[in-house]
Amino acid sequence: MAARLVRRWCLSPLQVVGFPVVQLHTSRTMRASQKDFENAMNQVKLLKKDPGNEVKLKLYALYKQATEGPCNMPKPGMLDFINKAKWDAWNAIGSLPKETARKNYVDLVSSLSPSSESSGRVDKEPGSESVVITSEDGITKIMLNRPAQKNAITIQMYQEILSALEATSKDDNSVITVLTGNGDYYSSGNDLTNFTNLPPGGIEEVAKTGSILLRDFVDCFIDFPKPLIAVVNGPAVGIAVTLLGLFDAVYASDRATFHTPFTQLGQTAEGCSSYTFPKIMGPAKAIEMLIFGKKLTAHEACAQGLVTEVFPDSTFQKEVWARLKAYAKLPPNAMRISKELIRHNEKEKLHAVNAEESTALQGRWLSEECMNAIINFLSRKSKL
Ligand SMILES: CCCCCC/C=C/C(=O)SCCNC(=O)CCNC(=O)[C@H](O)C(C)(C)COP(=O)(O)OP(=O)(O)OC[C@H]1O[C@@H](n2cnc3c(N)ncnc32)[C@H](O)[C@@H]1OP(=O)(O)O
Repeated sequence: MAARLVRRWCLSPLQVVGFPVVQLHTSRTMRASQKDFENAMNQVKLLKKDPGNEVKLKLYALYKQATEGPCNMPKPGMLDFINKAKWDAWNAIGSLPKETARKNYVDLVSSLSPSSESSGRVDKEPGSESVVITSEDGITKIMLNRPAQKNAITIQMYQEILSALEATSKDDNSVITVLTGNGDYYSSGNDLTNFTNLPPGGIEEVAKTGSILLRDFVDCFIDFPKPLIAVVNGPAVGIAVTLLGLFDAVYASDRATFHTPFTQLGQTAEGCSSYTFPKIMGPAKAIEMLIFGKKLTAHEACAQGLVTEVFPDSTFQKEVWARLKAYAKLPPNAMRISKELIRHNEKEKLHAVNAEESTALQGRWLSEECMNAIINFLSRKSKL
């Protein structure tokens, strides 16, 4: 869904709002600035990198102001996420004159032109896949690979991780499985645009299919039969944090932080954390995290029992992978049977908790609290 949203935004603002290009050739007296404006619109189509939702909303708003003047359209409904964010951006411009809007549009596009793009950050390093799966020395590594989006997890990525876990659980050559992130983040959790591209069944359908996918995804972690290790290379948010309660070891860089801002997002705990977190750290600390959204440092998370060990960032990768390579040489069947002994008494409970949490979230995703939070994130009115 996120990819579809990006593709949609990558269209020129004209295409986004369905305007034919010829509509711009309206006045011979405005030809010079009109020409710049048209060139700028063509430049937008040639941008190599997605400039991000904030910039795209600005471009959209300036385009509308330049061509139609102040926003006097009726405000879209709460459920119409994308059009509401666009309407908000256009409306925020107020009564800016058309010519100023046109100039601002041209200036903004020129600041995004290929020469300024080349000085920007690199998006993806090892491959173009959003989830990269590799196997070496008995270790299956599942790496989240959307560094420019802080490894936010799209619907497709949930499915890919799930398939990778299913495959590796049956692969005799795979002894331990590792989840990690590429870039400065481990993961910023659920991609908040997962809920914005509405199918014919509307937000209710999104909530229903999301809830089923969430339940299947988390079930797969509950049932995973071999040692499962999280290599938390940087900050973790939302579901990337809650799932850690289902891992067998969690190694964290001292740069990592652990943040579950569910209430701020109008959402509720998932990943079985409503059960595992109070068990791991006691109800008082779990409530601070899961209800009040308190962010923990790596050392705090380690003191609370959520993290196994913290390493200095400078030696993190070297130390952790050396240790994992040694672990992967241990007798695999002994590790698998020990894991079964340690975990099997809890499995039924965990599946029941997962079902409850997924149902609760289905309701939350339809709530005004949650919709407002997502709209705020998309229009960048607020940051966590
Ligand atoms: C099947 C469905 C299962 C659902 C399970 C339920 C799961 C729930 C959760 O996981 S709740 C947690 C959701 N995550 C968040 O709320 C985090 C949102 N992101 C942020 O707050 C910030 O981006 C940040 C603190 C992670 C990083 O801030 P900063 O360093 O300032 O970077 P940017 O904000 O500029 O981010 C760069 C770039 O990445 C995009 N991005 C980051 N996180 C997400 C995200 N979770 N969803 C979508 N997009 C994200 C951000 O928009 C920027 O993109 P841009 O450059 O603007 O295109």
